[in-house]
Order: sequence, then C-alpha cells, then structure tokens
Amino acid sequence: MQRIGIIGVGEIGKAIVEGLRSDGGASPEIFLSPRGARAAAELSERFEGVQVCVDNQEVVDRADLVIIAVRRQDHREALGGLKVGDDKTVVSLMAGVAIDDLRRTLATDAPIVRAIPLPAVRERGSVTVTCPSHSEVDALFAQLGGALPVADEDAFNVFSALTGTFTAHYAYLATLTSWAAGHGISPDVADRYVRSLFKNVGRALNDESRTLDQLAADHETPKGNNERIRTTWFDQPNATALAEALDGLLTDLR
Ligand SMILES: NC(=O)C1=CN([C@@H]2O[C@H](COP(=O)(O)OP(=O)(O)OC[C@H]3O[C@@H](n4cnc5c(N)ncnc54)[C@H](OP(=O)(O)O)[C@@H]3O)[C@@H](O)[C@H]2O)C=CC1
Repeated sequence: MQRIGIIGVGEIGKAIVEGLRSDGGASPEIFLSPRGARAAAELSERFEGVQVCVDNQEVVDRADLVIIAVRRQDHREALGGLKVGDDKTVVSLMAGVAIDDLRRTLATDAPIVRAIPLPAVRERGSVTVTCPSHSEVDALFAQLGGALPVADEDAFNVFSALTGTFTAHYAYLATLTSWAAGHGISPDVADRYVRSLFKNVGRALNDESRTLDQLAADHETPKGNNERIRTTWFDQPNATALAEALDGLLTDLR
C-alpha cells in the first residue's frame, strides 16, 4: 500500500485517517501536515504509523499519494511554492477548485484526481465520487466504502452540489423537533422520535429495487397525512426553489 500524506487535518482529513485505521491495522503509513495541530497530534498518538510532519513540503516528500484537504480559500497559501514531483499522485478534496487551476498552483505534471469523500468514510460507509478515474485512488476509496468515478469535471461538480444538501437535511429534522417542542412535547422526546422516524427512512433507502418515487408512494396513504404535507409544503414552488439553489451552487463550483 502506498504512503499517504494529508495536507489539512480538519473534519474530513481526520475522518479519512480514522477510516483507514478502522480495521485496527498499522498500514498504510500516513503523514500529516502540522496545521490543525491538535487533531494531527491526537491522531498520531492514537494510531500506529501516523506521523506529523514539520511542514507541508515534508508531507509531499514522504508520501506517494498526497491528499489535499484544506479549505478552498486557504489552498494558495497552503500549496504555493510546494515542490511536487511527477511521480506523486495528488488527490484534491477541495470543492470548487478545478484540476487545471490546482495544476497551475502546484506547477506539477503529477496526476491530479478530485474526490468527494464524506465524513462516513470514518466507518468505511460512504461512496466517494472521483474524477478522473485513477486505479490507485479508486482503490483507496473503495476501501473506505466505495468509489464512483465520473467522466468529467462537469459531472463531478453536479455530485459536489448534491453533497451541499446534507446539512439542510439535518436542519430540516431539527426544525421538525423544534416544532413539536413548540407544541408542548419535551425536546428530548421529540428529538428521539424524529431520529427514529428518519433512521427508518434511511433503512428504506437500502431497498434499491424500488425507485425513490415508489418509496414515497409506498409510504403514503391516499389523501393521508404524508400526501397532505408533500403536496401542500413540498409543492412545485418549493421544489423549484431547491433546484434554483442547486443551480446557483453549481455555477459557483464551475
Ligand atoms: N467536511 C466534509 O465533509 C468535506 C470537505 N471537503 C473539502 O475538504 C476541505 C476541508 O474541509 P473540512 O475538513 O471540512 O475543513 P476544516 O476547516 O475542518 O479543515 C481544514 C484544515 O486545513 C487546515 N489548514 C488551513 N491552512 C492550512 C495550511 N496552510 N497548511 C495545512 N493545513 C492548513 C486547517 O487548520 P486550522 O484549523 O489551523 O485553520 C484545518 O485543520 C474543503 O476544501 C472542503 O471543500 C470535501 C468533502 C467533504
């Protein structure tokens, strides 16, 4: 297995380390950037074969495959001036930074692959979109729950926009809970109940023999409560507003 470097040890960088170590093994060797110092130190203490480097250049020098997991607005400062040999493989997790743009910043001919891992890679439970397909990078993410290589960056950005809907979903659940609490239900009880409702929705999604429209129909009594909320709240203007928000995000990601 290749030696892996991670520049940017925040939420997703940490999840990748935990996912790679979730089988209890000590391989592959992992080299972390020093920034995000507390998370990096904690990971190197917890896991064998995880080391913190003195700077980002050392991460590149010691790794074969370098994962870039800094925020888009920090990437020029984090990466400008780094020397990245053509024998390295670079994996960029940054939303909204095109391969050509990153290649100019890094001034390298090394293969550059974009990827969208999600925090559930921590449990090896999330499919990671990659672009372009690259056997070693796809194998890495296959180990963390699955790889979905897509044809080009236009397609990649559509998937990237989809991942932007994630926290709105949690906020939707929190809004349901607050609504119930506003009607006298204890917040703890409301929270537990809403979680249990939507865990079942998550489980139903595992049934890939039914389309999403079929799943909705199968959970709906004609003229019942679900049909009422779907048609009076998640109506056409609401669906259009969501599509417009996604279109706006996609424009900014290109
Ligand atoms: N979170 C997610 O689920 C996903 C995130 N991504 C992408 O991954 C990237 C990181 O996201 P996320 O982990 O959420 O962000 P975080 O803010 O949690 O982590 C970013 C990390 O980068 C560090 N950093 C900043 N500047 C430098 C530098 N010059 N050198 C080295 N490290 C630096 C930060 O350190 P400090 O704290 O000291 O500023 C921080 O630890 C983003 O571009 C995002 O688009 C992609 C897929 C999913």
